[in-house]
Amino acid sequence: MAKVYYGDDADLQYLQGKTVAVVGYGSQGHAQAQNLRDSGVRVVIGLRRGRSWEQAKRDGFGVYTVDEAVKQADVVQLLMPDEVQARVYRDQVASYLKPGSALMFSHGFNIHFGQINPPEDVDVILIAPKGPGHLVRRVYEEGFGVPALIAVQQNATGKAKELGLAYAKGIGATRAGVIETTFKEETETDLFGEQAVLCGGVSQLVKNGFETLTEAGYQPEIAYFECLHELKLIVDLMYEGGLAGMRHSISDTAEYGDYVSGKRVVGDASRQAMKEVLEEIRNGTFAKRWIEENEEGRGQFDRMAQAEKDHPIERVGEKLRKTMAWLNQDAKEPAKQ
Ligand SMILES: NC(=O)C1=CN([C@@H]2O[C@H](COP(=O)(O)OP(=O)(O)OC[C@H]3O[C@@H](n4cnc5c(N)ncnc54)[C@H](OP(=O)(O)O)[C@@H]3O)[C@@H](O)[C@H]2O)C=CC1
Ligand SMILES: CC[C@](O)(C(C)=O)C(=O)O
Ligand SMILES: [Mg+2]
Ligand SMILES: [Mg+2]
Repeated sequence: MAKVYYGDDADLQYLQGKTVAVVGYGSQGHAQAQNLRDSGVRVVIGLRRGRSWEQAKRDGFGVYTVDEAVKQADVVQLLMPDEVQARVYRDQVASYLKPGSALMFSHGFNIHFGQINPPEDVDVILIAPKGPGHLVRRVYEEGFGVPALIAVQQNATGKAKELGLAYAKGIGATRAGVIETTFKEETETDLFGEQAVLCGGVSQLVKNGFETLTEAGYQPEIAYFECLHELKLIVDLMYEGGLAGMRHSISDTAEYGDYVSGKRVVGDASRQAMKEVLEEIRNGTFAKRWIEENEEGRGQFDRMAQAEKDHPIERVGEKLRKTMAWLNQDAKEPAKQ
């Protein structure tokens, strides 16, 4: 049974009198920094000059170059994109880490795949929220938290887990539950989840459904609602009550179709592909490819991103979402009562 920590297991005292440098102010960076500050923790932001620098200043933080932020920190949380962390660590973090301080991550990629090798005299801790950064902030403001994982790779001070739990409490995660894991387990499961199910799998399922309907002559707007828009409503039911909760709300006709057709669409071939994807994550093939793609200038990444942006589902979606008053304050046609 997984070990899960809640608020009573964590003590913010372990961060008392300490300075946390959050390096990067994007999706996770802005959320974790603001949550920590609201929890009474002293936070500074490490960045390069640019868009995020200005935003972090507008949000009232002390903003410094990465090396200047690290110099004053007892805890350094690296929240830049995974693919830039190793270079920034080497050039602007490694020489300035204090002995007895903590180096933290929200994803284990660079430690697990050997891209960052911290000195032995620092704690190395993972607090990985299981949700997008903007929700880490929104849910905290609503008085709840996004669940997270905790792992300790190095326990130089003997208090690494206590410090990690204090950090998790500071970002609101102990309100939801913090599960103990390892850098290896977090890295491999997170990469698998986002590639096979949450992002890669779902996007492909949505596009294939949309293309099947539109190629058969159905209106793109109806295909959009059926294959993308309604997905959120169905996933909300799964989130609240599992698969059975979702099936309780849908019609018996939909439930029968679910049982007989789901396995045909996502069947043995898909399960075999999932096993291959997992194996390539575990044996380092995916990580090697992603690191090389960045070293070679991200040409393939950019081409794939552009092709996805140009997909007809995005064009019809953009038009439809402009009419959705609940998404868009400027919608011309507010929802009718
Ligand atoms: N996105 C998410 O919700 C989740 C992310 N994670 C993990 O959290 C970490 C951060 O991910 P995420 O929040 O998506 O990252 P983002 O892509 O949102 O981070 C971008 C931030 O990093 C800054 N940055 C980029 N390059 C540099 C640089 N060379 N020097 C200094 N700052 C730089 C950017 O500044 P600028 O404006 O100047 O470009 C920006 O503030 C990753 O390890 C990721 O795997 C874990 C769970 C969920
Ligand atoms: C699902 C994508 C994710 O793993 C996340 C939000 O948890 C990420 O890397 O962004
Ligand atoms: Mg994730
Ligand atoms: Mg991830």
